[in-house]
Amino acid sequence: MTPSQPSQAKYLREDDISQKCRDLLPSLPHEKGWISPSLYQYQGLWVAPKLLNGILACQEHFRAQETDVLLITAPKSGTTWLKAILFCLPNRAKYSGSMQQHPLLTQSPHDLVPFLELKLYFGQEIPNLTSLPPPRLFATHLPYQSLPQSVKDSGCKLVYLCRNPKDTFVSLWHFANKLRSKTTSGIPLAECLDAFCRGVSPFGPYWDHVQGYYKASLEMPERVQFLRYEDMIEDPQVHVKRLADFLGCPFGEQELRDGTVDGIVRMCSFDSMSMLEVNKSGKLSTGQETESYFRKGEVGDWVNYMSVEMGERVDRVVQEKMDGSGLKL
Ligand SMILES: Nc1ncnc2c1ncn2[C@@H]1O[C@H](COP(=O)(O)OS(=O)(=O)O)[C@@H](OP(=O)(O)O)[C@H]1O
Repeated sequence: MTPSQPSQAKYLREDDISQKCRDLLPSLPHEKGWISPSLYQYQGLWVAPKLLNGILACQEHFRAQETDVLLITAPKSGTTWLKAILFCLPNRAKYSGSMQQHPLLTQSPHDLVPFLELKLYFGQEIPNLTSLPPPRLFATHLPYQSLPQSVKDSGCKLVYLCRNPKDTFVSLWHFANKLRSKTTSGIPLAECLDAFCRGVSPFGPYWDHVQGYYKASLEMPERVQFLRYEDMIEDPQVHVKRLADFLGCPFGEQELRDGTVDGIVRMCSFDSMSMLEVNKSGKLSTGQETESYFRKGEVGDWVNYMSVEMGERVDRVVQEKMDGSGLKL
């Protein structure tokens, strides 16, 4: 493994990993990473060593409850946005009369809805999880096949958000460069694209990630809701209402009349969130700067960074890999 740089985000550093993880790493295929120096392939997914630590802890220790809600995404598919919306839905009665006290105004969605694999990595937080009031909201980038067994057995709800692969790729490439610029030189887009098209991207292959949850949503529609970023951008109100129905906290007549849905959509929109001080200059408990989660929030921005041929290549690879799934991205 490459030695870590001191200013690297805590969750990507390659020192200070558990003995279990250390023992496992030499047996795993590995490749050059995008953000972290290396990516290792575990249970089919590509992941940085420190996150593997978290994944092992999460698979071993996390005990899902039936009332839990898990938000699942491949990185850069709109996680931050959906975390904000999911936080608002079950908690809306608490803040209806005091919007200026709403936690989203002063806290990052990433601190309000933590990533399971990060939360569990910081081992001391494990006991706290059991005392959280229901519904407990967590996020994860884990693909379906790597979810802790208790998630599959518990009957808890899963909300999956996918995004056009070209926009996801460009967003990830920007994020990688932003993080790398602090420690090392940038990584060329063409190099990342090659890796992405071979399936070597954080929590990738991208197509396996999406397909796993798409299949689960067809088999268990009452447990798994499958959403697309582009559909949500087009009609956020409809999707916020559907999400509330799915979570078992539908909007009442009065709320539908008094603009509660519009209020949530507005509060969680890119424009509103990216203006907040906490999202402009804050830092997460992981050491990550919050502004790195807000770039443009647009559909189709890939055309500004990739040639038509590059775009066609991504489309071809993704469609080939997903052939027969019934899903078109
Ligand atoms: N509120 C809101 N609405 C719409 N889009 C938003 C919002 N917040 C963040 N974003 C855009 O989502 C991209 C970041 O993806 P993630 O939040 O999934 O990142 S992460 O996986 O949690 O690291 C990143 O996309 P790009 O702008 O294309 O890079 C963000 O700008």
